[in-house]
Amino acid sequence: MLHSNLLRLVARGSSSRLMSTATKLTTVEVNDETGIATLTMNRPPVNSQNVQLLLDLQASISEIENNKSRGLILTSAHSNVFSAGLDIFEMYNTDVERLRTVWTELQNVWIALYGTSLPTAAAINGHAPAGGCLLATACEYRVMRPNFLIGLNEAQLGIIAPKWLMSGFTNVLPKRVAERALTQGRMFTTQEAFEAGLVDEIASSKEEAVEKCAAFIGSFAKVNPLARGLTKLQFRADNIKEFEKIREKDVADFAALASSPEVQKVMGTYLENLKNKGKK
Ligand SMILES: CCCCCCCCCC/C=C/CC(=O)SCCNC(=O)CCNC(=O)[C@H](O)C(C)(C)COP(=O)(O)OP(=O)(O)OC[C@H]1O[C@@H](n2cnc3c(N)ncnc32)[C@H](O)[C@@H]1OP(=O)(O)O
Repeated sequence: MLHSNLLRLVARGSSSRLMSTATKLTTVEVNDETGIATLTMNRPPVNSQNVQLLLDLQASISEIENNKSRGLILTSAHSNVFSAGLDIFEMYNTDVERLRTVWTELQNVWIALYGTSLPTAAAINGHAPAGGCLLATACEYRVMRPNFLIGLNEAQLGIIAPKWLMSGFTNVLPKRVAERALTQGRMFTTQEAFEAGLVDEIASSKEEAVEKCAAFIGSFAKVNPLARGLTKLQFRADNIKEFEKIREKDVADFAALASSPEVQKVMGTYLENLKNKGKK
């Protein structure tokens, strides 16, 4: 009988294996020919990041690190959203302990993805605001489908994102462009993101995006994996050290901010607008 721990199932024909995980909101599929793992977020309708999705992402990243995959491609099971960022419903009208958990698990996913020595790429097959952009920019390479939006919109929401949350973004954009985009809370269209360097390639379908991500990961085939991984981590070491220094305080700051009546009010209005948008 199939149990959820670590059975490997033949998924589609013989060329890829669905790695069973103890999780439900993510799946991991390893391509037998390339050895590259595709990690798919599957929390309908928009992959909003609740604690369970954040935990499942961490479990899947660990699984991919442990199963000797050659690289990781992050994508979404949905047709028009990569991830809508943090689940605002989970942060609204809740207790401080829950807010601490949400933020701790967001930190944990970010550091797992940003700090892995594996080659990583995001096949961005839909919108990627806020926490969606965070995950995409934690990866080393991004391929995006046309006519979607990506960016860190926190300033638009009246919220200041901490430095670690911006660091993937500031890694890939020139400082001046990043500063302007972050202070404006700018959402880039796919084409604008490509022109600015926020995404590396545009692909007309999810399949093409995954192929392009696989080609990026394949470009390291002749590079010693240990040398590659350590070189990557040297580039990221300063951001990681800074983050480790403040991570506890950052959780406390977030919980205090997000539980404040002012921010709770903003969230309430924002959620109302999101719900009403669906009725129009
Ligand atoms: C707003 C205040 C937040 C305060 C936070 C406190 C401090 C935070 C510090 C900084 C860190 C921030 C990290 C974050 O990630 S915050 C989250 C920001 N995310 C967004 O602003 C995205 C909001 N969503 C959208 O823009 C759009 O939904 C979309 C992703 C572009 C998709 O558009 P589409 O037209 O396809 O879909 P709908 O808008 O109709 O949505 C479908 C249903 O999904 C629900 N939904 C959407 N986004 C979220 C979300 N982030 N959390 C929970 N639920 C979400 C939406 O309500 C619809 O539900 P319904 O079908 O039941 O009506």
